[in-house]
Amino acid sequence: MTPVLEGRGLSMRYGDLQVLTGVDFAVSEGEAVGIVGPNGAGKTTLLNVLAGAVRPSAGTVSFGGRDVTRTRPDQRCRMGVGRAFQVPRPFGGMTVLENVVVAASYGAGLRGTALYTKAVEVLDDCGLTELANRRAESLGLLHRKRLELARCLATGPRVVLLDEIGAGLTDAEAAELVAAVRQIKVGNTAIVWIEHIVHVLVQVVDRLVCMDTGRVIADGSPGEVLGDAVVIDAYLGKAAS
Ligand SMILES: Nc1ncnc2c1ncn2[C@@H]1O[C@H](COP(=O)(O)OP(=O)(O)OP(=O)(O)O)[C@@H](O)[C@H]1O
Repeated sequence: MTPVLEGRGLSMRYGDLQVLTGVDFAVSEGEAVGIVGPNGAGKTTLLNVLAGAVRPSAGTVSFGGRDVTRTRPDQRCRMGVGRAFQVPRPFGGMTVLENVVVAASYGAGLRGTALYTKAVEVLDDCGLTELANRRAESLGLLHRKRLELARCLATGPRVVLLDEIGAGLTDAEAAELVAAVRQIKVGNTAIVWIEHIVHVLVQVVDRLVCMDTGRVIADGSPGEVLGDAVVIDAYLGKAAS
């Protein structure tokens, strides 16, 4: 399969700190890939590089076969790279609907009826229809996370980059989030999802990548990766202890 989003030989350093070292990463259309690893492994930095928020010290990023290494994050968003952040920061003073409309307008370039049709569809997919007229800042954590996902989807992405969108949710809330993310797959959109709640992640992903100290240490089916002795030693053992 041709990758929709691909990073090759990605390295990143902050001063003396080497955060990524020669990382190769790819996701194909309709594929869902989970990224796990201990704190500080470089997972969010990899997402930042893929989204264009930071430029790698070395390596290239391509989207749809086109080199986007020097393309700004807002341009990548309009090309089809959507992102949901770990800490949702919706526009305060705006309703849930207005937040999604802004994303569909600026991210997907939609106008008029198409704009509102898209916004209504995304609110429905994310279970937010009944909260459409609520002020974004009044939402609880689960609904903020859903709104973050909705804003990402409203940009019409071919790939979505999700950073710990399950963090802080109860098991029941996480199950609802899983249903919303599964919905994304139905549309053939590629998914890259960083998540520490592994049992939630494996309900959605086809493939799992484990990172440690800025490198990919395992890449394969969830069963293979979770049973890998190196992964257990670097991540799962520590998480369990
Ligand atoms: N802007 C920055 N300046 C300096 N160091 C940074 C910066 N961003 C990240 N780092 C460092 O890079 C390393 C990797 O951070 P990153 O957030 O990518 O890890 P992570 O795997 O996502 O961790 P977590 O699971 O805790 O979110 C950490 O040591 C972090 O402190």
